Amino acid sequence: MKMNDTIFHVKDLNLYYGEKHALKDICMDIEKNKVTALIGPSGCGKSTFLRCLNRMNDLIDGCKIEGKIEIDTTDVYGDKLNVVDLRTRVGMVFQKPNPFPMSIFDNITYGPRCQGIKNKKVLSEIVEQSLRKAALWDEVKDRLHDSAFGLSGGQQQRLCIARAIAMEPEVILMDEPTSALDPIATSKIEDLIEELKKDYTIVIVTHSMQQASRVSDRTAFFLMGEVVEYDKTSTIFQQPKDKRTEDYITGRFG
Ligand SMILES: Nc1ncnc2c1ncn2[C@@H]1O[C@H](COP(=O)(O)OP(=O)(O)OP(=O)(O)O)[C@@H](O)[C@H]1O
Repeated sequence: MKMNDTIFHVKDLNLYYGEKHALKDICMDIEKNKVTALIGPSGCGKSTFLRCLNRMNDLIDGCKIEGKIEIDTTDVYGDKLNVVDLRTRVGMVFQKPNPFPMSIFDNITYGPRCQGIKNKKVLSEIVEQSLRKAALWDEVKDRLHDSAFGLSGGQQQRLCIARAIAMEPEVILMDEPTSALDPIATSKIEDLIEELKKDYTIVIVTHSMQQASRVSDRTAFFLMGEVVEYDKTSTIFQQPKDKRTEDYITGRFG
């Protein structure tokens, strides 16, 4: 049965890249306004699963998907779904900060402008609100029209988060968002995630178990395309039920 506070309902999801069976019978409900971490050794399917949630795998040749994913009651892979609308509802932040080659201001207004918003005052408000939510406003408010490439890596990543926020998404997917950052920038992003979950649902792929235990409410442990265990983060790290989860979190493999 579905919980009321579920945003994604995933049932019997299988994904193939050609012959490669990359996701196997995944069933998972993702809770609204919570942080869900996906952990597991390299190549186990974490990013593949994350990309299923906003149909980023559609762009990959030879990728076949079976099963069902619903966002609220909408079938993510149904005929009626508009992929552009889906990606507005479900934003994404990547491993390496990827600001556009333009000013800080234009990075943030790019999406809203594409949606037809032209009013300068409205765009300025979107910029300020998004940057404030991404905890970047104070650092950049005097240089909004400078190139985004002049920012540090950590600031660039927060800009990418602000750019995602500007689209007013419900969900933000994060694929190893701090793996290219130093510990201080990482800790700022982790604080930000804590703050953002008041307004958004966050699903984060991370290689750092410390990070998963610090930021997430629920954790899914992936192994060779399967979800071995999915539970409250404290349970996964303190009382895992499956021996393979225990072996992984205690560093015996991966
Ligand atoms: N575009 C693709 N074409 C073919 N195989 C792919 C493609 N993308 C991923 N795979 C394969 O699917 C499996 C899962 O990959 P995925 O990137 O989802 O794993 P991951 O757990 O996110 O790994 P990592 O932690 O190293 O990023 C791997 O075996 C990978 O080689």
